[in-house]
Amino acid sequence: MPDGVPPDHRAGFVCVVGRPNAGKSTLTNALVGHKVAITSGRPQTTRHAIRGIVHREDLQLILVDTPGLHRPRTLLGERLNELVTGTLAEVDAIAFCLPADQKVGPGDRFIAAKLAETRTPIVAVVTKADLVSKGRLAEHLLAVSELGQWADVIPVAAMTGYQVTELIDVLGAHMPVSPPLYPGGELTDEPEQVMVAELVREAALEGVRDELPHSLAVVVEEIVEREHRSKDGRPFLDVRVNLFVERESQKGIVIGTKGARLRDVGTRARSGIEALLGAAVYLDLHVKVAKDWQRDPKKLQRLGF
Ligand SMILES: Nc1nc2c(ncn2[C@@H]2O[C@H](COP(=O)(O)OP(=O)(O)OP(=O)(O)O)[C@@H](O)[C@H]2O)c(=O)[nH]1
Repeated sequence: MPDGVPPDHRAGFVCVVGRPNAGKSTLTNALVGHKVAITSGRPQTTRHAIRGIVHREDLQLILVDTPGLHRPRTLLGERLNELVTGTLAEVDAIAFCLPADQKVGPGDRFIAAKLAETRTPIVAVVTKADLVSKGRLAEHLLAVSELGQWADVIPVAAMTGYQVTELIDVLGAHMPVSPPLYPGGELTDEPEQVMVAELVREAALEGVRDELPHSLAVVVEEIVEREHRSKDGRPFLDVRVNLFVERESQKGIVIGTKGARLRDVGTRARSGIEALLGAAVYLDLHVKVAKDWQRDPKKLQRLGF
């Protein structure tokens, strides 16, 4: 383990699934302890959109989303099977959300059947526990238990915080022993970095999605505040971002002729970042080929980056 990381540190990927309205976003926000909300409206751009990262001394949970599973009817069966055998098999645990205030229904059964095809440990999370009586909750827990083979079944209420820490422990137990997969200190309590990365990623993919489907990873290296404010009185931030591609040819696509495209990407991403952070931003973008990757390339490659 690197210096300062406990020897039994665990880290891994958790996919949060469940039918629409099951409480996935609310739960994700509660787990991360911060709103990570700029995620809607860009389905299918990644196999794994990072929704948030739970950082603890001893644990890092990277919460990812599986595009499509929530809207199965819009996908071909084939694509869905690909998702299940591919994506869901690649994460370390799956959190399957089933809302306590609604009976187990066809949507839940559909997802449960798909999940049965993977060997990844599944934690059945009974969400919105605060909305029902103890008796009803017990009934629901029983119905959920009978729905499939779960590693654990746990009721939570993201709105009140009930059992959220316990869920982190339960999921953490399924993570492999590993150092943090994302730069620990830098991202701690700073999902802003995740959001900044998403904004840059979106801008960089615009118009070239077909050429760069899954091969772009964006890492915010640092956000440093300048001593002096901007002319209009806002804080001034230097934001340094690396864009990782897999091949030289893709580097060319991102950068464009004489860097024109990258400048354009920078301009578009910057306005979003300024709005997000409420600051003036100098955005410094660097495009690199993935072999320079600082983190855990094996794992991330497996995850489709
Ligand atoms: N009372 C209560 N309401 C909750 C809880 N979690 C979620 N909700 C509510 O349930 C609704 C759906 O929650 P979301 O987190 O948006 O559900 P989702 O699964 O992300 O929904 P989709 O984006 O449609 O897939 C929202 O109105 C939430 O406020 C909870 O723990 N308690």
